[in-house]
Amino acid sequence: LAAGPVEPPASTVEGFIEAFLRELNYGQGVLLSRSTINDQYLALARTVREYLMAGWLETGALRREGDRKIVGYLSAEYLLGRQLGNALLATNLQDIAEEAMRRCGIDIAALRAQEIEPGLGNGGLGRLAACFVDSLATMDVPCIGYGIRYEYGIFRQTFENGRQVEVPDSWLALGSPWEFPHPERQVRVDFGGHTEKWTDDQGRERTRWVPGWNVLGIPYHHMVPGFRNGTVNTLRLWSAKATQAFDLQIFNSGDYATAVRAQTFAENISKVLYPEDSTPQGKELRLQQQYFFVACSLHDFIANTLPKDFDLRQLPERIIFQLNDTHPVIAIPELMRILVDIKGFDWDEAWDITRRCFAYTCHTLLPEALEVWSVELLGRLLPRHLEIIYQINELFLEEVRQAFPGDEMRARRMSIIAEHPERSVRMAYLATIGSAKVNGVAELQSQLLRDKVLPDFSEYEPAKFTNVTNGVTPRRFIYLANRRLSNLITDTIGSEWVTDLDRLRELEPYADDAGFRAEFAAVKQANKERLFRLLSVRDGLELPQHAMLDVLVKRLHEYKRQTLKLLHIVSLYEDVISGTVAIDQVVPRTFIFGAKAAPGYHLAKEIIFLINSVAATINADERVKGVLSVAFPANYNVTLAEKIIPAADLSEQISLAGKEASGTGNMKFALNGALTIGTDDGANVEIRQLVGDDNFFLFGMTEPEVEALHARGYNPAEYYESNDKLQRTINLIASGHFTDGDRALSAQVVDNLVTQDPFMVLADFQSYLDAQARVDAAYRDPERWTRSAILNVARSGFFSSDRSMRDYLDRIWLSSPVE
Ligand SMILES: CCc1ccc([C@H](C)CC(=O)N[C@@H]2O[C@H](CO)[C@@H](O)[C@H](O)[C@H]2O)cc1
Repeated sequence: LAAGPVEPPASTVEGFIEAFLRELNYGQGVLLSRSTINDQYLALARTVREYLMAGWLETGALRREGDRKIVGYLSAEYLLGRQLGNALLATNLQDIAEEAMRRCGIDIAALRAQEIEPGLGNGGLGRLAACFVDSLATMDVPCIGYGIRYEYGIFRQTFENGRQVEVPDSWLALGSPWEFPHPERQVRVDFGGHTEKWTDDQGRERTRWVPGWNVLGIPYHHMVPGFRNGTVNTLRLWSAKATQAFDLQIFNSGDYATAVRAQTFAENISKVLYPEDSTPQGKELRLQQQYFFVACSLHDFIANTLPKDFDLRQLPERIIFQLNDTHPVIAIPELMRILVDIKGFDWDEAWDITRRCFAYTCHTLLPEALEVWSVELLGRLLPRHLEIIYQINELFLEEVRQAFPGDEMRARRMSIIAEHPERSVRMAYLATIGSAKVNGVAELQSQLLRDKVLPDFSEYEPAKFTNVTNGVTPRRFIYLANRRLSNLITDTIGSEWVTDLDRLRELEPYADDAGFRAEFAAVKQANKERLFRLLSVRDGLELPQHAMLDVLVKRLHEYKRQTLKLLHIVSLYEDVISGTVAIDQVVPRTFIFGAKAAPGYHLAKEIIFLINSVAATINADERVKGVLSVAFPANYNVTLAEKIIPAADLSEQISLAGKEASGTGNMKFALNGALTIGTDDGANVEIRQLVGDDNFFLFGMTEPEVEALHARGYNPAEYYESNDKLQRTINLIASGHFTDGDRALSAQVVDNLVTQDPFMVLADFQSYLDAQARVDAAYRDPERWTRSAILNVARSGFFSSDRSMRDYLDRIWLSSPVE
């Protein structure tokens, strides 16, 4: 029998139909005539898998034989989006599949709509991980993504009377054809218990962990197809199950619940994604989740990916584990435990290996988002790891004391162990000390990391700190989401841009071509109409065909300042109903919001309610009908983003300067021909530098100005009292005008704004309004607007996640695994 995979089905309509019907009849076990949409979707998914399988098997074989350095991407979140469309794209089978389904009497669009996206992430961090693994496969870089196979992903958001209601996300309910379980590769993961000393046969005093309980980790493999290059990398997601699923004795004694308790207890570990995306709750289960997937991943890599007799001293030449924020950082003491306790390395040798195997990416600037675990909890759940962290800390502080003799305050500041408010482990410090490189995700944030978040560490090891500005995959966010624009670009400059996004530069001259501008504007209008059709069916929203689409879609968080957008909308509305501005003087705008709030984030949920209340009032007000509309489709996710972003005219990136680490939505909008109104925050700075000041609506304080205002004491009431327009706007909200006259229903948000306003919404209000007036002026000149939109596309090639990967290879992963 040949070693290689058997022949994949023929890349012809006939070949595809044959493979599909075999999957339907023999895989799904139904006849076409009696098959349901779900049967057809599952059979179609499995058919496309077959075309990818050969590449997957070959890529795996190549990786095993070769000695190329592998990137191990450790992330607690992957926001993958729907897989079918991306797989058809990567295999270049879209047209063949569409025709094959048509001949079977099936509308492939209905099957695409059947897929439930795996929502295994909260927002930016999770989606970035998905873009990164896509790029590494397309660039043929050996990469294994490691994560958690949550049974329930990010909650489904529904609105009841304008209020967010969370519904469990049972994404696996109708089957999941894109994953391959490998129970034979299960890993035992230990927890609890205690440690004890013992002397080994070389007379060395050693430590061993005597765990209290354990669970099994089952890997589920996902294909990560490169774009038409035959490469298919692997995403390995771990699912927890009980070591002893079922206690027969207890069962026979009739205590059924106890009999299966172990099972439920174990399964809880990978049951559900924590829906917080900035304020850790410090829950024990969350730490269990983090250690669970890290322990499975390290064990599996050493046991199954490395050659049997691999010399672990060479580990840093074979793998670099990228830590996607602090969530997988327990991997550092876990590798030390494996090398010292199990493999018998002495501490210094083990530490030298470990700190060259890890690199840490920090995705936040919010102090409250930096994870700390109490020594009490860590010591109880992972007693050996706490000991190892203490030892790492002690040796590190010794180095610091030598470098800065007598500066005990510095040593105390740099200690991994915080004494207040309770003894706890600062995971960002452990990550920094145990990594070869630390990077931020945009120039500004990386600088603030050095200057404000980790200054002592930056001063102590400046070379360790670098920046890699985020990026997004052009395959999903242009080619897949915006076929019309893709075709226009390819017809104009060829198709290389898909894997070489800098080629978009060649579009620049066409900004001055009226014909091209007309085609470009027609693409935008068609994408708008596609969105309107969807929102009409999906959310019962009827939106005017010809208005500027002003879009703000991202997680709901005060620092992202959805309330500032709300004040703008109300100020425009107030202009009209107060007779200050004639309705025909108002540039027609449709405001689109998309945002989930962490279930425990009360004020965020109040802001969602207020946005929905303002939307209902304005949409029902004849005085502004067809001119001002507000839409807030529920359950914003990757699939909805793929429909909203190509339709947008104006991209709202209005966070308080110094708060948004990077943003990636901002990049997706610019690449899809929307103009940005934004502050100099995160990657907005780099977008503005590349697209040019004329093609970006900048407003608001800079980060240093925010710091200065903060330092001298910010009193929002001053701005309220001194700005008549702001006052009228806030008073209208406070009056209950949008909440059936019930002032209490808007009071929390209003009071917070006028009394605390921690993210200085009122301070940036006037500058924002002035910028929006500039937007109106620009939009009144469609040729100027379209020209600017084309320049945004042409000059945003830098924001490809392929470029980000090249930077990681050059600056962090060093000896690039690509020969
Ligand atoms: C609950 C603990 C927690 C804390 C932080 C986080 C993430 C780091 C939050 C996050 O998604 N950050 C976003 O990361 C994106 C990718 O780098 C950036 O573009 C966004 O600016 C940043 O907010 C998740 C969960």
